[in-house]
Amino acid sequence: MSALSLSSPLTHPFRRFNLHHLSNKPVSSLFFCSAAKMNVHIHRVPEKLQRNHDLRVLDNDALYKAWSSSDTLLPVYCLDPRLFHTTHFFSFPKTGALRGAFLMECLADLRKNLMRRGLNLLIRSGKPEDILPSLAKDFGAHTVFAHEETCSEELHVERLVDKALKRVGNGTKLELIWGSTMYHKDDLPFDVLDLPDIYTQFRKSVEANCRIRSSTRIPVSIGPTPCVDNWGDVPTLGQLGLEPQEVNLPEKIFSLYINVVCLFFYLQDLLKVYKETRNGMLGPDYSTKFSPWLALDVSLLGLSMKRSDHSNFYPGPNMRFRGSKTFYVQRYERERIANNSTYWVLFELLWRDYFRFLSIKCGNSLFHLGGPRDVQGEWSQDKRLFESWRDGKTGYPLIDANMKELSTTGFMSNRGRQIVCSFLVRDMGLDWRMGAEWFETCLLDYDPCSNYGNWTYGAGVGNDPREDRYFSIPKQAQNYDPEGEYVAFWVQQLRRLPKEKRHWPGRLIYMDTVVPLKHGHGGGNAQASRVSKSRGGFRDNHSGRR
Ligand SMILES: Cc1cc2nc3c(=O)[nH]c(=O)nc-3n(C[C@H](O)[C@H](O)[C@H](O)COP(=O)(O)OP(=O)(O)OC[C@H]3O[C@@H](n4cnc5c(N)ncnc54)[C@H](O)[C@@H]3O)c2cc1C
Repeated sequence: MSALSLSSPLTHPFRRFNLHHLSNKPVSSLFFCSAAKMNVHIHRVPEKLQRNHDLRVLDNDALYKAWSSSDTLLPVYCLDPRLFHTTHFFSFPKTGALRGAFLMECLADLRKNLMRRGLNLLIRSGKPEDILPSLAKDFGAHTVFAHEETCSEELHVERLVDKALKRVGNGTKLELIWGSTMYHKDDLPFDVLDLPDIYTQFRKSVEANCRIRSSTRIPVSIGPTPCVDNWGDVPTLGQLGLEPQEVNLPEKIFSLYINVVCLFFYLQDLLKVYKETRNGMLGPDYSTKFSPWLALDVSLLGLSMKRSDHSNFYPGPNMRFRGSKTFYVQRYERERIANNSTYWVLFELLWRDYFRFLSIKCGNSLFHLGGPRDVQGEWSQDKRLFESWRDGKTGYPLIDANMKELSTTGFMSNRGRQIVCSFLVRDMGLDWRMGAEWFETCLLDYDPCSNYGNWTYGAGVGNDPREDRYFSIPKQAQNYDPEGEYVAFWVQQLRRLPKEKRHWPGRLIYMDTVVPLKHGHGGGNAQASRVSKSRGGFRDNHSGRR
C-alpha cells in the first residue's frame, strides 16, 4: 500500500466533506433496494398507512411502493458473500477494503436514519436467496420489494430469490421496482432495446420528449417495524475478510455525504463554474463527487435523481436539509443562476442513465473482450505490464499519480480515468477488462453499468462513434496539469523537481521496471525523457471530454 501521508489532505478528493462547521448532520437518508446488494423491504399486511400528515418527500420508488402497500415494513440488508469473492476473469478482490469500509458506513448510517423514521435495518450475512425466503416465512410477508437490476450477476441473484421464494410456497412474491435513474425507464420515448447507439442522439431525444418524475410525499414516520430479536451488527472489515488500508482518510468523509450538495452547490457555490472545472484532477472542488453515493443507491434527503417543486432547503451556516429527496440543480438555477455549468451536471448525470439503459440493451456483451460491437483485435494480458499500471510504476507520472490516487482513496477524476484507460489499452496494448476489473476492485463509486460502459467506450469496443480515441500523455499533462501539481501530490519523489520537469523527469527514481510500450515511445524512464522531448508531438485526437 502507498505510504503517502494524507493526514492533512487539502487536496484529497473528499476533503470537502471533513468540514467541522457542518457537524450538525442533516436529517435523514434512506437508501434502499438493489437486488445485488439486496436492501430489501418486506411488508406484511397490505393496508395503506395514511395517519400521519406531516409529510416528507421520498424518491425511492421501491421503498415507497413497499410502504404504501403494507402495514408493517421490514428493511433487510443481506451481506452477500459473493460481493467479497473475486472478479470474473482476473481474480482481483471483488470489493476492495475502501469500498468495503464505505459500504459499512453507509449501512450504519442507513440504520440510524431508518430508526429516525420509525423503522430499523435487519442485517444478515448470507445469500439473499437463502435469507429472504426464510424471513418471509417467519414474518408472514407476502411480498419482497427490491430495486430492479440490469446486469447479469445481479439478475442472477434476482432469479435465485424469485425461485427460492416460490419453493417455500407460502405465496410470497418478489416485486422489482425500477429506480436509480434520473429518467424513468418507462418514460423513455423509445423501447429501451431500441436505445440509440450514440449518446448524443439519446440525450436529444430524452431532453425533448421526457420529464423527470417528481418525488412522492410520505409521513415523517414510516414505521412501525415488526418485533425482531436480533437486528444484527454492521460487520467490521476484518469480519468481511478485508484488510484495513493503511491510509489516513479524512475523518468522517463518508458519513457527511449529504453535505455534498450543500457544499458544492451552496456554501462554495461551485455549481455555477462546474463546466470549467470538471476536467480537473486535484482536490475536492473541481467536480461534485456525487458518484459513490449514487452508485450505492443511496437516496439522500437532498441528493437524488429526481426533481421536486415542494422541497425545503435552507442554505446557510446552519444548513439543514428538510424534507425532500430532490435533486437541487433546478432549485439552484431558480435561486442563484442557470447557466451552462448548471446544465452540465444534468448532462453528466444523463451519461449515467445512458449506461444503465445501455446495459439492458447490450446484455453480457458489455463484459466481453470485443464489447457490444464485437470488435476483433489482439490484446495482451501481460502480467508485468499490468502490474506496473496497477501499482503506479509505469514511469509516466500522469498515469502513476492517477493510479496511486485510486488505490489510496478509491477515487479518480473522470479525466484521470479516461487517460489511464487509454494508456492501458492503446499504449500498453492490454486487455481492457484487466483495467475494468481493477477499477471494480478499487472504486468507491463502482457501478457495473458505468464502469463497463465507460471502459468499452474508452477501449474502442463500445458505443463511441469515434473508434480510436487516443489520449496523448504529453498533451493531457500540458492541458490538465501544466504546473505538475497533481503528479507531485501523488508521486512524492517528483516534489523536489522544478515544475517543468515533473511530467518529464528523465531517468528517475520511483520505478521498479522498464515498461516497453506498444506505441514504441520507449520504455520506462527512457520513455519519459523521450516523451518530454517530443512534447505535444504525439497524436491526441481527443481534446474535449467526449
Ligand atoms: C474508465 C472509466 C470508468 C468509470 N467507472 C465508473 C464507475 O464505476 N462508476 C461511476 O459512477 N462512474 C464511473 N465513471 C464515470 C465518471 O468518471 C465518474 O462518474 C465521475 O468521475 C465521478 O465523479 P463526480 O461524482 O465528481 O462526477 P461529476 O463530474 O461531478 O458528475 C456528476 C455525476 O454524473 C455522473 N457521470 C459523470 N460522468 C459520467 C460518465 N462518464 N459515465 C457515467 N456517469 C457519469 C456520475 O454519476 C457523477 O457523479 C467511469 C469513467 C471512466 C472513463
